Amino acid sequence: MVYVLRRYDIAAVMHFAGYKAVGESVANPLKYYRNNLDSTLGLLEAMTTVGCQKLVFSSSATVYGDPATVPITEDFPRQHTNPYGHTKLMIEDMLAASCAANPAWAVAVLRYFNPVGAHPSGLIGESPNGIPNNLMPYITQVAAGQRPQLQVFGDDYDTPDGTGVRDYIHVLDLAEGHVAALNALLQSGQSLTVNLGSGRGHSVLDVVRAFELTSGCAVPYQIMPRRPGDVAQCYANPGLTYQLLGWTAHRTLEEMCGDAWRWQGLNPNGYQ
Ligand SMILES: O=c1ccn([C@@H]2O[C@H](COP(=O)(O)OP(=O)(O)O[C@H]3O[C@H](CO)[C@@H](O)[C@H](O)[C@H]3O)[C@@H](O)[C@H]2O)c(=O)[nH]1
Repeated sequence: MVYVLRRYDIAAVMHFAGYKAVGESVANPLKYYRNNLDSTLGLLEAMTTVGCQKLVFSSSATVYGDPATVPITEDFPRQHTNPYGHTKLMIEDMLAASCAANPAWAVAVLRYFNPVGAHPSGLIGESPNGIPNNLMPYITQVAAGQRPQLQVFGDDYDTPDGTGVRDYIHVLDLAEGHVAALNALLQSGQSLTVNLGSGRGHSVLDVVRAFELTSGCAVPYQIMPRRPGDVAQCYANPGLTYQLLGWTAHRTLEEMCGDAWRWQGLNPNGYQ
């Protein structure tokens, strides 16, 4: 890594790499601590060696744990409910300590809410290994006939229709948030921590309906018990992000569904 940073005179790094499946992290915590923490330490040490001190980090709304209220602002207390979330929280702390120790460091911590969708070309998308953990790829596989039905995890939450509410954000909006954060780091040299969410909450059944309307395909589903570790509601207040970066998510849930469906249709087996 030191070689690459020096060879190409890298001015800033975007650090996306990490394991991200909540359930797997509960079953195999050491795998998560080893991979997510070690890789970040290695990167930070290499950056320190070459004097590269600007970093954009993929954090997650999971650092808010089960929020007392919604929408969530960046000053909400942080907590973790699983080892995956713990690694994100620990990395945020490592980065804060590095910035405190050396003011030349500038870090943008981006707390993602629920990224979904695909590139509108249908050429770049999500390719889960095995059974998808997340809602959108599961829905597209049901609509494509690869799985018999969606399992909806709980309809007895304290939400408008009883199903879990999340802040879905199109991956292209997310990508644009990174560009805005990088430009801010390069221009101001100031660290920042912001939410990357749309500020809108959608229930599981909202997503199913939007997908059916957009794709014209039925998504049969069955109500199941709650999934352990899930929270009722999680959506962002993106006000600070707009204030600091001039960024806001503008793509609709229908665009997220349409682009996910195009990707699925053109790549029924993902990247395999
Ligand atoms: O087959 C499924 C999958 C999901 N859900 C529900 O759909 C919603 C969204 O679930 P999912 O897509 O798995 O996302 P989250 O559990 O909200 O987790 C995502 O968002 C977190 C931050 O909030 C990140 O930390 C995680 O990495 C990321 O997977 C939740 O209410 C789930 O209960 C179902 O009902 N059936």
